[in-house]
Parts: sequence; structure tokens; C-alpha cells
Amino acid sequence: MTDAVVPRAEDFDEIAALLALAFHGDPDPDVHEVERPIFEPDRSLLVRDGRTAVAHAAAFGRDLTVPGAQVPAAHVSMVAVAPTHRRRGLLSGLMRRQLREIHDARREPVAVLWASEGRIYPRFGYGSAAQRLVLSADTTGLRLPAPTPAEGTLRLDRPAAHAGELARVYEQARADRPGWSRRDERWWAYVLADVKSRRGGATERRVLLHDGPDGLDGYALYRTREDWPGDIPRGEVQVGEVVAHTPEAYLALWRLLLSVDLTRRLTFPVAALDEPLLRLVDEPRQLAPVLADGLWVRVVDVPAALAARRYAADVDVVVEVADDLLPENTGRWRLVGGPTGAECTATTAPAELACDVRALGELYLGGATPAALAATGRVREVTPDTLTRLTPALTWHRSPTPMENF
Ligand SMILES: CC(=O)SCCNC(=O)CCNC(=O)[C@H](O)C(C)(C)COP(=O)(O)OP(=O)(O)OC[C@H]1O[C@@H](n2cnc3c(N)ncnc32)[C@H](O)[C@@H]1OP(=O)(O)O
Repeated sequence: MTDAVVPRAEDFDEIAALLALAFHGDPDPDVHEVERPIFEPDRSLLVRDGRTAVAHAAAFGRDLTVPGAQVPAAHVSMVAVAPTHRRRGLLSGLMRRQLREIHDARREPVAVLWASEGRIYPRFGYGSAAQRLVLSADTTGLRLPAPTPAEGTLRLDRPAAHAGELARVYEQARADRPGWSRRDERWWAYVLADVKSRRGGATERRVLLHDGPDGLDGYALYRTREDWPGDIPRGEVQVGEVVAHTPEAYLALWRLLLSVDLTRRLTFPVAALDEPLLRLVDEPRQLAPVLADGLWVRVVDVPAALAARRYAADVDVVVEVADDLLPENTGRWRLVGGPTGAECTATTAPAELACDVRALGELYLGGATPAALAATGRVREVTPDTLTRLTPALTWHRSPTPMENF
């Protein structure tokens, strides 16, 4: 078996075949053509046994919105180990090397990923940072507040014709949404790609565009799937993302999505924990929200990461961090910051709070409270009242949202 190597662009099909094997799919040239443009070979690591690819992990360079700022983040994905080579430490080797390379390059203070299973990544220091609600709604009789004249007009179309407009709406909203990643043209093409074999029996993707008084101010991406049990219409609306700048746009989009003729169900797997829809419908229980993990954050460079985000209130605290994989992070750090900026430096002062690097990841986007993590034992209050003092600074006015499973 070889040590992990950096693959070449032409190795992509082999890597895609390994991913298909690990994720129980068949190699699909249509999927390959969608994924090829986002593949960054020089950010990938590949292990071969003889001439066969047996393990792979990739990273993509994208900016991530964090509380009050944008941070370059290694977006880790395309992780797979062949069934014949699992549980021999190949993933562990790839994760260790990948984290070391991200750390030493000093460009990206954090790494992020979506996990196929929640138990895989905590051992590598990833913390569940942006949880989501998976909505599986029974829309029968579900009502929203009555429309007001301020609601604008809706247009329905194929998304590819509107990529530029969608990008503008998304980009404007993204600045205030921790957990959202920047999408350049390549990523918009990836997000809007609509491979037939991946539709699961649903229609092609559609875009619903809302025009308010100042033009386009919201959109929704969705599909529908027909279902006629016993000749009774029970179709499903599958919502991918909803972005709206105004309450009127938000309401108008959801009004249509919740009332598509011949449908009785709606799914939306990436609702925010503070999703307004839960407070708008007349029977929130019919949305049947289920809590799930979404975006996991690995703080790779503690002082750079803590200095890069903003804090909702002034903070001055000494934190003792433990990191088994990147020992440079282990030690005491003084964080001084607030709404306009922050500094984080090594210190010999006594610690007021102690935590492992996984807990820092959980706290990083402002979604978890220090007290909740103290209850897990991953955060320890050394000086009384530190948890109470820190909570308003570390949390944020919006729940972080895992917007896109990359
Ligand atoms: C960001 C993403 O791309 S997420 C996608 C991840 N990929 C997949 O889920 C595809 C299918 N699964 C796989 O390819 C492999 O099983 C992987 C990548 C999840 C794990 O690869 P492996 O090489 O088997 O992991 P490795 O041998 O390094 O395991 C390290 C430790 O994690 C544990 N572990 C690894 N995967 C899992 C799992 N799915 N569930 C539970 N424990 C796991 C191992 O038991 C081992 O524990 P130990 O150190 O206590 O013995």
C-alpha cells in the first residue's frame, strides 16, 4: 500500500468510482461531469493498494460565514475507504495528514464538513456546529397568515436561466448567516446541477422567484413528486433552499410551496433552528421537525480562528485548550474581543475555562451555549461565573444554518 499521494486531475474518474463504491452507487458519468469542476486535485489525498484506489479525502477552498465575518475554510468532502480496506486506520491517516497540511499552510483557520454518520469525526476534533431541522410536513389544511398587499409577485422557471440573479440574492443574505459558504460560478453550477439519476423519482428542479418593490428579493429551489395512492392525490413538495430578504418574500414563497395542488406533503431538510416558518404556520406540529446535525467545524488554528470571528458582547477570557492531533493548539489562550474585532494570543495567565478542540468547534458558529457544553464535560468552568459571562459574547443573534451539503 502506498502512503497518501496528491492525485492528478486525470485520477478523478478513479476517485469517483471509489466514492460510488463506498456510497453504494454505480459510477455515473453524468455525476462525474458535475463533480469534476469542483475537484481540486492538489487539495486531495489518495491512497492506492497496488494500482487500485482504496482511500480518498478532498478539501475545497471556500469562504464560510461565521459570526460577524467571512473566514477561509477547508471544506472537507469526498471521503471514502474501500470496503476491502476499512477499519485499518486509513481514514485516520488521511485526517491527520489533511489537518496538518491545512494548519501548516496557514490560510484556513477552520475546516468544515457534512458527516455521513455523526460518530465518525469527533475523534478528529470536529464539533457539531450548525444543527438543522429536517421538516417532513403534512400540509393538509396548514395555514399561513393572510397575504398582505406588500407581498409581490412570483415567477416559476428553470434555475439555470437565473444563476446570476440567484447568486446576488444568496450573496446578500449570506453575510448575516453563519454556516453558509461562498459560491463562485463553479459552485453555483454544482448546486444547480440536476442529474436525472439523483432525482429519486421527483421532477426536475424548479426555481420560484419573488419580485418585491425593488426587484428580485427571494427565491426557492424545489421539486415535486407525484403520488396517487388509491387514486387520491398525495404528492410531495421537496424544498432544497429558500432565501428571502423580506418577510413578505419569505411568506409568499412558503405560501406557494405549502399549497401546491395535488400535494399533501412537504420536505425541507435544512431548516434553521430559528426557522421563521415554525412561528408562521397555524399548526407547527404538522411540520414534524426532527433535529439533525449538519455542519461540523474543526478549529485548525486556535488563535487565528478565535480572532477571525466577532463576538456579540465584549469578552476577555483565558481558555485552556487540549488538541491531541495538532499540539500547537494545546495551551492557554487569551481572547479579547467584541462586536468589531478580536485578538487571541498565547498566555501564561491562569485559565478561566478549559475545553477540548471539539468543543471549540461546537461553539465557533455561535449555535451552542458554553453551559450546554459544560453539561457534556467537554467545557470546564475553572473560575466561577465564566460560563454566564461568556454566553452573550459567544452566541449570535441568528442560529447558524447548514445551508448546503457539499
Ligand atoms: C466528509 C465526508 O465525506 S463524510 C463521508 C464518509 N464516507 C463514508 O461514509 C463512506 C462509507 N464509509 C467509509 O468509506 C469508511 O468506513 C470511513 C471513511 C467512514 C471510515 O474509514 P476507515 O478507514 O474504516 O476508518 P479508520 O479505520 O481510520 O477508523 C478510525 C476509527 O474510527 C472508527 N470508525 C470509522 N468509521 C466509522 C463508522 N462509520 N462508524 C463508527 N466508527 C467508525 C473506527 O472504528 C476506528 O475506531 P478505533 O480507532 O477506536 O478503532
